[in-house]
Amino acid sequence: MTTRGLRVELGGGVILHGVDLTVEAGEWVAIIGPNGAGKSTLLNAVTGLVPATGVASLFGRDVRRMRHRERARVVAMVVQSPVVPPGVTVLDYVLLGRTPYIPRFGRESAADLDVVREVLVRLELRDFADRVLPTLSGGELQRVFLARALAQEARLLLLDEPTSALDIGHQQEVLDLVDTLRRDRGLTVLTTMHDLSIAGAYADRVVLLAGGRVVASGTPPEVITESMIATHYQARVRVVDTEDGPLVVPIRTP
Ligand SMILES: Nc1ncnc2c1ncn2[C@@H]1O[C@H](COP(=O)(O)OP(=O)(O)OP(=O)(O)O)[C@@H](O)[C@H]1O
Repeated sequence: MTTRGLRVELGGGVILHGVDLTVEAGEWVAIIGPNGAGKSTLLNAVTGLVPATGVASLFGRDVRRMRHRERARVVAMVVQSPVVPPGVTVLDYVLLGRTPYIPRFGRESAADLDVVREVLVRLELRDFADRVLPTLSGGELQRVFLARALAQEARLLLLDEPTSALDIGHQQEVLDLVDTLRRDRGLTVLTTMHDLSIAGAYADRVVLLAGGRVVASGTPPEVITESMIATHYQARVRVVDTEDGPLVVPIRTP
């Protein structure tokens, strides 16, 4: 996945000022940055959901030249606050992830149902299959949104704050699952993340976005530093190097 000079204007303002970003096949890149930096906009521009100028290509193809169905087989995205349709069961919602494979006017195949069942098991959602979405807790819903994206079996997974509603156990479970899929199936992963320690623990590379510009890019220890965080988040933190990556600890103001 590559962007070159990606520029987005919304509501009369420039939100992304020409972003250059490459995510290699099989790589996990975390986009970090303060609120309003343009992280979600960048994911939306990569999938063609917001109008952008410059280059956005997925595995060598210009995203704006791809048909919707074709794009949905290549890239799956979980937005920050997906619409929760009333009256739809978990099973039917996750089955929507198979839409790009189901012929027009056709029905899902047994193979589609197998994929959905496997994803439900992997995300511990099997017991929820017949529940309607509005009855689920925030964390259960977040796993259902991810399940739908995984059911899409796309090569590129874009996740906007994928674990914001999850307890620490489910955070680990979901991120470990994404990491396993990356290792086993060569999935390419681009996530936005506010938890810098988690970003550093899972991502191969971290890209710091501020004011719609890439201000740093590198390995987690290169980017997640006390001075970088002070400058761009106006936060006082201590960064402790561990073998799992930098651990970011906020310092309470005296
Ligand atoms: N449709 C829009 N019209 C006007 N401004 C917009 C629009 N969409 C986003 N913005 C602005 O663009 C900026 C970047 O928003 P974006 O959601 O990409 O930031 P973010 O880095 O994901 O933030 P957060 O960490 O708070 O989720 C924000 O200032 C936001 O208000």
